Amino acid sequence: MKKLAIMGAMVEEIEPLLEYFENVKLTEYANNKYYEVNYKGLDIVIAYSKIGKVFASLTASTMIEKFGCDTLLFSGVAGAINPKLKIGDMIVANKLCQHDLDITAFGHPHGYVPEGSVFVESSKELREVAKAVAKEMGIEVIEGTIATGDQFVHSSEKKDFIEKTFQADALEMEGASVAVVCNALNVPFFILRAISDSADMDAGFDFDEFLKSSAKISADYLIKIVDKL
Ligand SMILES: CCCCCCN(CO)Cc1c[nH]c2c(N)ncnc12
Repeated sequence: MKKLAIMGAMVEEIEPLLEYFENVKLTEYANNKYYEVNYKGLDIVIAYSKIGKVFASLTASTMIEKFGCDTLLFSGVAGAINPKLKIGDMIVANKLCQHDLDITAFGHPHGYVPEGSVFVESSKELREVAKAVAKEMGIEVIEGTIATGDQFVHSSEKKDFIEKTFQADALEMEGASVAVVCNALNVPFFILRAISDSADMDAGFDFDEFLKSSAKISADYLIKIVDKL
């Protein structure tokens, strides 16, 4: 690995990560801030994209194409679909889809466009490292499907649609676009999310209450994975 990208969507998702680093160099580029650091001999670029698939695609592409990252880890929070996932629990994505991508009018399945695919798989190798770290730390991390869309989901109807259509375990607003970018550019990627809410009518309140603590849970585990790379 030449250079590692560590990405979040919100400043609150990368703040707990930046706390681990010193002598950080800031570069402003394409309406975004990129933090560069050398951590235990490893060159790392850290950034938060801003919310949603478009910003996440721009930042992931920039970290790879402009900053030369050849591995990308994402740390953040998500809404739970799988009832096993409680607030503060973590999910590692083995595959991701776009729940709001819809040309079903032409007989295509939800989440599909021609020459694309409904699901994109993350790096098995990175997931194996994460599993080993979880074992060492004595923590339980669920592996599952993450559905991404450009909406904050706060209704059982929407949540149920996503569950029924994609058998997703959690949902958020950036992961699948990071997956498409990394897959296209042949960069192994890993998406880690800690649960902040249950994507139901209470999601807005729970998100506000648990964003910081869940973002820290994800960050603290991610750093242990970085130490193992
Ligand atoms: C100011 C409000 C910013 C919301 C950003 C939420 N992120 C998006 O990645 C994760 C997330 C946590 N819970 C969610 C939910 N219920 N629906 C969509 N996304 C999420």
